[in-house]
Amino acid sequence: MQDIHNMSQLTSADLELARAFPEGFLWGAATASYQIEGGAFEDGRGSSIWDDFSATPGKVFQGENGNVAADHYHRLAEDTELMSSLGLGAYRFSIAWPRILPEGRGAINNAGLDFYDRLVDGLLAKGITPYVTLYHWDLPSPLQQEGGWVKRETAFAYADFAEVVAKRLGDRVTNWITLNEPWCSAYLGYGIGIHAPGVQDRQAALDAGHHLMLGHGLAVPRIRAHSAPNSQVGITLNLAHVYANDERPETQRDVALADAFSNRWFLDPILRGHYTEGFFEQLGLNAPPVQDGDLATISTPIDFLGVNNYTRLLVKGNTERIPLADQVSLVAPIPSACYTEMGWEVYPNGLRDLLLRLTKDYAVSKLYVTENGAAFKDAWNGNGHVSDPRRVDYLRTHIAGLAEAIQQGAPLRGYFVWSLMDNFEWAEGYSKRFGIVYIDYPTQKRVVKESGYWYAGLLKAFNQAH
Ligand SMILES: CO[C@H](O)c1c[n+]2c([nH]1)[C@H](O)[C@@H](O)[C@H](O)[C@H]2CO
Repeated sequence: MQDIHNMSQLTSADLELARAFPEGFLWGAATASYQIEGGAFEDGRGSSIWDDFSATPGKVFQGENGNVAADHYHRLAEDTELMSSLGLGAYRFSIAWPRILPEGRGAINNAGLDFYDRLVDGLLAKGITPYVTLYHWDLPSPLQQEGGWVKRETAFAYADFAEVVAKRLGDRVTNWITLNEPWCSAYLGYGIGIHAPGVQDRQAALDAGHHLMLGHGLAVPRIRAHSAPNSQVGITLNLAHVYANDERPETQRDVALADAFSNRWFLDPILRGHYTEGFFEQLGLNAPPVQDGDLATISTPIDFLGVNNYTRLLVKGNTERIPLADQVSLVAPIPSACYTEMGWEVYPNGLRDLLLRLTKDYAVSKLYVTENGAAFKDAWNGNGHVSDPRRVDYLRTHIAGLAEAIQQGAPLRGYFVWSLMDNFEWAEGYSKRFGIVYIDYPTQKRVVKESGYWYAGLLKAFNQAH
């Protein structure tokens, strides 16, 4: 791969930005198993709820699925070489539970473990640190047939799965993320059903959220037991800073409701050992089936908090009535603002302010931004490169906010751009491209985008400064 650390992409301000980060800061990129691997029926992989959801008419854009995706399953060497050529210090990926335990529990599929062995060894050989997400939404179908995350037993099955993986990879993997975004798994998957498994039951979302957190707490000690002493274990949450559109009391009230629903639902149990006071009433729901000791398990100490953030929330208070926490009115698109292809406002200060809020309100010892990025309309003309200046600007402005957050005391240790490559964007299928590398799906050709060159240049400048 030709040298792509084309620093000519960078302005002098970019070079200054690279130098603003402390020595040891980690620069990476992130993906997830179902979104990039493909190989959906190979080497003993079982079915997941996303295979089932994708196969259900009307659930995914144009009926697309992850059967092939970016064919990463067959391109390990090519893709680890690509990561190395970009100069990544770390790579965040997830383990497909159905590759390891096709039935969700019980018989281990060693061919599945062998795949991740090869991936981890390939990364280490290139000096890239693996950050392993144990669950990024691809629950084995047999467990969903028993009720999935609304069933307490799934939490225990998850902890067993985590231990199987840690036993195989724990001698080489020292950075573990138990869950990716339990909020999305619970609310999008069980509450409003726009994600797998497609259940529309808000009480089920609360119950699923509780069992996801329980699985997290059960898994932490079992991961630690099979990993090197210097290992670190954390969890990744999707979080967003909530802003008030005005000073009205009803807006302040609704900001608190939105914060409870979007952030504190998971932050408080995991980091404070209790649910937010009044939260279930704010949703008009019953408490989930909490058993004695659950909150102690859920709040077992972790080494870092992973933060996924893409945009902000801007709230305008409802004057007629107190809304349910998940029905707070957000301000409609602002004519002067920029939006990504996902309809998310581009608001770089939102990431900075979120990190500072977490630092102020929660005793987190370390933070990583485990996902940040943007979908824009990327096109490739079959030769040359992919021009994506809006993504370059998105990354530049959000990374500048990280430097400010660090300067103001945030214990931020690393940043993973979402995503290394274009991939299966869940219900949006392949219609949304987040990669710093373009995937030409008909040929599976990888084409580094302008943003990939820019990011590689920033990482090179950072390394030269330290
Ligand atoms: C509100 O955005 C969420 O934090 C979020 C955004 N994203 C995510 N979570 C997921 O972790 C990824 O699998 C998605 O591909 C990615 C892009 O949509």
